[in-house]
Amino acid sequence: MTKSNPHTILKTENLTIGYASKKANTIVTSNINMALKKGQLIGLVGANGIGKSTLLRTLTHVQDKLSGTVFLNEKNLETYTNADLAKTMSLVLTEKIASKNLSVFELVALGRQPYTNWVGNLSANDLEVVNRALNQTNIEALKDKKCFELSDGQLQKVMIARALAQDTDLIILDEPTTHLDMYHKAYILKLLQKLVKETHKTILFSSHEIDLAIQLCDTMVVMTNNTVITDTPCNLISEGVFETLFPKDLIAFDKKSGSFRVRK
Ligand SMILES: Nc1ncnc2c1ncn2[C@@H]1O[C@H](COP(=O)(O)OP(=O)(O)OP(=O)(O)O)[C@@H](O)[C@H]1O
Repeated sequence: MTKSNPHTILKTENLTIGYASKKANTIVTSNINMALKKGQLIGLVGANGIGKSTLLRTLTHVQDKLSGTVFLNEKNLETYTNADLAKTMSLVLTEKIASKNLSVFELVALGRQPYTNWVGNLSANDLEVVNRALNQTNIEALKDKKCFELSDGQLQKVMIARALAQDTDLIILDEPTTHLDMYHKAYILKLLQKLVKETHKTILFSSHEIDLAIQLCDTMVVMTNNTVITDTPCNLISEGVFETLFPKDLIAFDKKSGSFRVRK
């Protein structure tokens, strides 16, 4: 067992992720050992179907692990009550927003659920936190709009604001840049970087925007076939890790620019 470290927010020990069934378990990745530092922007990357969503769902206890242990703030994830977990970690899944009939303000205010009384009344402090989250994500002007009236980029900001209103040490986002144009992909990831600097929270997101993640993240988690490697973008580039992500016939990683180029 590795030593505990107060600067680590999320740690896994011999974690095996996948899908259990009566016949046989489907292992997606086994023996994941990683330790993510507090106060960083962390990007999770890897090819389609490699297991990023499965890993994020397992780290957030939405899905059961097959074996191993996850520690959140040095405490075994399985010992958290739902209420304590909701005050420590928030999860942003943009694809599944069931409540698009709510106004932007109402959706962001849902982030206060772990703290409000059973009728959901917002205290003065709750209101302050919600308004701060609207301000930090630059969506104050949208607060009375219904969520179904929003563009994908605006909706993504609303979901990030909701997670901020939940006021957790760790925010986890599964593919926050999906459906966005190049400008808005950069906008959302820059916003996450700004929030890490301003709030000192830890933000872990999965993305296919490897080039942007290399430019903006403090740490990256790279999933390849059967391994998960965690390091700074700079070290990952010099160790040649990005070259191992995809088949080599179509695209090649260019170390100088830190981006993939189509082969001529
Ligand atoms: N409910 C499920 N039951 C069984 N296998 C599943 C289930 N959901 C996903 N898988 C499998 O788990 C593997 C990892 O899928 P996952 O969605 O985690 O990958 P991903 O890296 O997030 O992919 P993408 O980038 O395409 O979203 C895939 O082989 C997928 O087919």
